[in-house]
Amino acid sequence: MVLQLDKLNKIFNAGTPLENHVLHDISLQVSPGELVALVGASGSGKSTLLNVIGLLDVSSSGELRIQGHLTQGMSEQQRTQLRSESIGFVFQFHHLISAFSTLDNVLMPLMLRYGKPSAEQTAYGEYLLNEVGLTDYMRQPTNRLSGGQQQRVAIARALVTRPALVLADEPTGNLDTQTADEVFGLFERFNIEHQCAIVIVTHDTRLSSRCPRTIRLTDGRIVYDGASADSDGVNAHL
Ligand SMILES: Nc1ncnc2c1ncn2[C@@H]1O[C@H](COP(=O)(O)OP(=O)(O)OP(=O)(O)O)[C@@H](O)[C@H]1O
Repeated sequence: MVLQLDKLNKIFNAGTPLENHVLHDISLQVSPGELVALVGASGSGKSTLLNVIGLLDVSSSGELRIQGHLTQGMSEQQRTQLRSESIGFVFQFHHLISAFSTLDNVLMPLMLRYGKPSAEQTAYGEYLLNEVGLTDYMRQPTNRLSGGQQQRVAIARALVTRPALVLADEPTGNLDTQTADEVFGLFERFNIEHQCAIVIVTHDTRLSSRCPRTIRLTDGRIVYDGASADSDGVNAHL
């Protein structure tokens, strides 16, 4: 199992007048190679859940295992190591470093972990940029790229460490429909070719229905976990 959550809760500002119980007894499992859409109304807790799963935030109670490793009780250093070994992130705003070349942005997670990337690692970064159709832009700074191209760089960057799990928070949120389709197609392709599990937060029902599995949150609770819409797009939960 790549991901196992058991009765996970998240309470912001616990014990204060601003207490906000955002995630309620979340239990779920994700197997290697699954493509899962995480959906729900604004404020339902999707980003909070993704941040906890991605070890960017801590839960208040319950258990979270990543590739079998129980994360509760880990030191910050252990969490950072597990995160950099196992998880790739793609956000709506891609957080690229505009002064760096496209290739150096892709190699950044490796540089942060190992220092100067090896020839093999650099070749893999180049391969990924080729896969997302950006071979010609490898040596150019990323601020010359369009929004869709920058999101492709972010996808290549998320995959460069060969993570078992990719977490994507509204990765197509700021893209036009056609570009969003293309970027989503890359997730589908990498999911099949690299067998990485992907959890993708999206408001776009066209895209969530292309994921085999949908998890829906309402007010911080899982209210649906199962097959996404059928080919007719007819499904009660959507
Ligand atoms: N750092 C924080 N401190 C206190 N409350 C927070 C914090 N972060 C999020 N929340 C609250 O948690 C709830 C869920 O927010 P979250 O961003 O996870 O929802 P979401 O489903 O991702 O929404 P959206 O689709 O709009 O991004 C909201 O009530 C929000 O105000």
